[in-house]
Parts: sequence; C-alpha cells; structure tokens
Amino acid sequence: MKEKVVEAIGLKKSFGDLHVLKGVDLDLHRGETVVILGKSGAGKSVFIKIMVGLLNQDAGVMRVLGEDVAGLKTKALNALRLKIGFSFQNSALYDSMTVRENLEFPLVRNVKNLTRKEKQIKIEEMLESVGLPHTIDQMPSELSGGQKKRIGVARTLILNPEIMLYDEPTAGLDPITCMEINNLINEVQERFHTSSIVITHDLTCAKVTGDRMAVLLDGQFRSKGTFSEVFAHAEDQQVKSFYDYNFIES
Ligand SMILES: Nc1ncnc2c1ncn2[C@@H]1O[C@H](COP(=O)(O)OP(=O)(O)OP(=O)(O)O)[C@@H](O)[C@H]1O
Repeated sequence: MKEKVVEAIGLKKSFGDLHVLKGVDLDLHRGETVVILGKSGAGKSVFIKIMVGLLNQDAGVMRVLGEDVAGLKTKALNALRLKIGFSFQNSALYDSMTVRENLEFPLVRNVKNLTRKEKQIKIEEMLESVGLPHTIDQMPSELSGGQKKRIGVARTLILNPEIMLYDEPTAGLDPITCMEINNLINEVQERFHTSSIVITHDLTCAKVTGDRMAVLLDGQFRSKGTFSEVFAHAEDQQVKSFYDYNFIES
C-alpha cells in the first residue's frame, strides 16, 4: 500500500448550527489524484482549509505528510504549507509583474541562497514544463485565461511541492482549453511525482485527471471510488444528478 500523504479521519466542522463536515474520512496516497466533487457550499473549501491549517476542525484528525496539522506551531505549519502547492481558481498572478517576475517572487520569498543564474534556470525550466517558455517577458494581461492558469501552475511548482491542490482548474475556460489544463494536471503529476487534490464541478476534468473521486454531500463523502465506480451505476439520486447535469442525460 502506498504511503498516505493526506489522511483525514472522522473530521467534523460546524459554524454555529451549520454542520458542514459531519465526520469525513479521506486518504490521498502518494502519486495519486483524488477529485473532490460537491455542490456549492458543500464544504470542499472548508476541508482544504483544515488541510492547510487555515481552519481548525471541531473533531477528528487531519494528517498531512505525516504531521497532525492542528497540533503544529506556526513555524512547522509554514514549513508544511511550503510543501503544498495551491493553484487558485483565478490563477492569482500579480498583474503588475511580468511572467518572469511572477515566477521569481516565490523563490525570493522562500528559497535562500539561490544565485541569479539558478533562479533563471528554474524559471525557464518551469515555463518549459507548462509549455509557455516564450511568455517569459509578457505581462499577465497579454495572456489568455488558459495561459494564465498554466503560469499559475508553474509558479506553484517552482517550490517543488509534494502535494498540489487545484481549485476549479477548468472554471470559465472553453472546452479545448479545459482539455489542455486537464492534460497539464496529468503531465505535472508524471513529471514532478506530485500527489494532487482537484476540486471541480466539471466531470470531464474529474474523469480525465482523477484516480479516485470523493463526492461530498450533506457533510459526508457519500460516494468514493474510481469514476466508473461512482457514476456508472449511481443509485444515490444526488450523485446521479451530478452526472446527468454534466453529460446532459436524464
Ligand atoms: N469561516 C466561516 N464562517 C462561517 N461559515 C463558513 C465559514 N467558512 C465556510 N462557511 C460556510 O460553510 C459552508 C461550506 O463552505 P465552503 O466554502 O467549504 O463550500 P464549497 O463546497 O467550497 O463551495 P463552492 O463550490 O461554492 O466553493 C458554506 O455554507 C459557508 O457559508
């Protein structure tokens, strides 16, 4: 059995009377991609926030790379966060910086003693790996939505994260660009041996990138398994309606 890089056990989180997570379990094994599906407000972000120590759970355990996140002091938590790359929905590039400067920024902040040349090589290597070496001196405003996403991924990868979190990676993109981003997620996995969690409403993205799915409904991971295990014979109406909506069946 492969090492668990994320292990959530009996995780509960409420905000007042709103019981968002009602005791959820989820494992992410080294090298795999788990897709978290669930309607808006289901608690996907809450789960991720607990994972990176931005929220504390009310009960249960969240272990990431062997560390009990809730028990970590600030320094250890910051060190753990550096091993987790977060690819945001809006790619979160700095508009006033060139692509090169955007990629340099995390290096300057987090990696000591890199020479100018070493930084340059890393930046070029990352741009190469997302297929956009020619954009190095461009501004984000000159890039397409898909290109911005790729640069966002490159900027995240530059710190060699062990775990990648992709939040709605294909939201707002046309179908062809969606497919390019899905392929990129898979390429990153192969090339950098990362383990990934993808949050999406897009079942094509889920099917193409995910080794396993976890469907969060009513505070529980209601259905877990491969894409076909979850959707081929879904009896749960809510799980089924996810599939029907995405693939226009009824
Ligand atoms: N800090 C907070 N204080 C109070 N309520 C919160 C807080 N964070 C999240 N919630 C509530 O918890 C619920 C789950 O929110 P969450 O952001 O995890 O949903 P989500 O599944 O990520 O949705 P979406 O797909 O729209 O991003 C929502 O009802 C939200 O209002």
